[in-house]
Amino acid sequence: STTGNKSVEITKGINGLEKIILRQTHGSSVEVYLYGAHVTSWKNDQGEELIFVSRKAIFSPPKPIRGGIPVIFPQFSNLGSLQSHGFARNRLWTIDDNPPPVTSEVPNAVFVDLLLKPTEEDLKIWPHRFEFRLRVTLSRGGDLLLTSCIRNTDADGKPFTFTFAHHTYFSVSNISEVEVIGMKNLDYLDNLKNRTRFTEHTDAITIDSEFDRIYLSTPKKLLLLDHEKRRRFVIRKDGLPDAVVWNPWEARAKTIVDFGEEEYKYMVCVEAAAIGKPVTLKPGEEWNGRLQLSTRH
Ligand SMILES: O=P(O)(O)OC[C@H]1O[C@H](O)[C@H](O)[C@@H](O)[C@@H]1O
Repeated sequence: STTGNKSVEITKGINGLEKIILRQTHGSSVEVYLYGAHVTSWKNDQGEELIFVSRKAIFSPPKPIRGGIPVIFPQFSNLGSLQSHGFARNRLWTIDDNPPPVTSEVPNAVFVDLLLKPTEEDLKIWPHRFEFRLRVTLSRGGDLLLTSCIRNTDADGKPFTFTFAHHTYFSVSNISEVEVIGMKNLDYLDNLKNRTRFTEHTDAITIDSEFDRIYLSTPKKLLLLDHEKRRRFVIRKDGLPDAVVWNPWEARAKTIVDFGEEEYKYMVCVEAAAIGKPVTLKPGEEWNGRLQLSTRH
């Protein structure tokens, strides 16, 4: 563990793509690429990586980065006419050098505000003017917060509707050691069964084959346990009622070009999302989503 000053550094990442590194006094850090506003690293005070990125990830637009925390907007998966998972994850975002002030909620935090606005090209595929502000915050204690503010800036008076997810790829010791807690008695749509609706009966979800479910109206707090690492991820969320749990397992992993054959063992996606009830914004309205990730041994 190291101590130093908290800092925000803008630097070049893989293939010269710009990234921002947030560092906290006790050693924790976060890295986020402007490409996709994509978090690719989150380390605790001990310097341990908590986020999975594939060793075959392609850092080359327009390919989305495999792993990390893709921002899924304005469309989750194929639930609409856009490309799968929308376009926010493969656009270049900008840094807001003059962000609105921090709320006192997270004292001594370090943060960066990233902005996405549609280009004329974007407006051809999704004809809605918006501003998306993503604030990436690293708290003094090493929590990672993603706060989203999406505003309808359309002067024509048209509302728009979107679905959304923070598609977090957590790094785990081994998928066989993992439990996801908090879904008991909730309904889910099984993506492997044409999104048929089922009810979850277990409190501790374990994964031993391909798994791809959208849990609906989940609690604001979920847990991801990694028994071997004796690690507990606490997932707190607001405005993001749903939770997608995904692991491609062996056979599907082989069909994903930017994903290693064995890597399904070392990751699980638990995604904080708004899918079941899409969000509609009238002109001038804004939507706020919040995800806070913490870890404890
Ligand atoms: O390969 P991608 O487009 O990044 O999608 C990766 C995965 O995202 C979500 O978890 C979906 O529920 C899965 O069905 C999908 O396979």
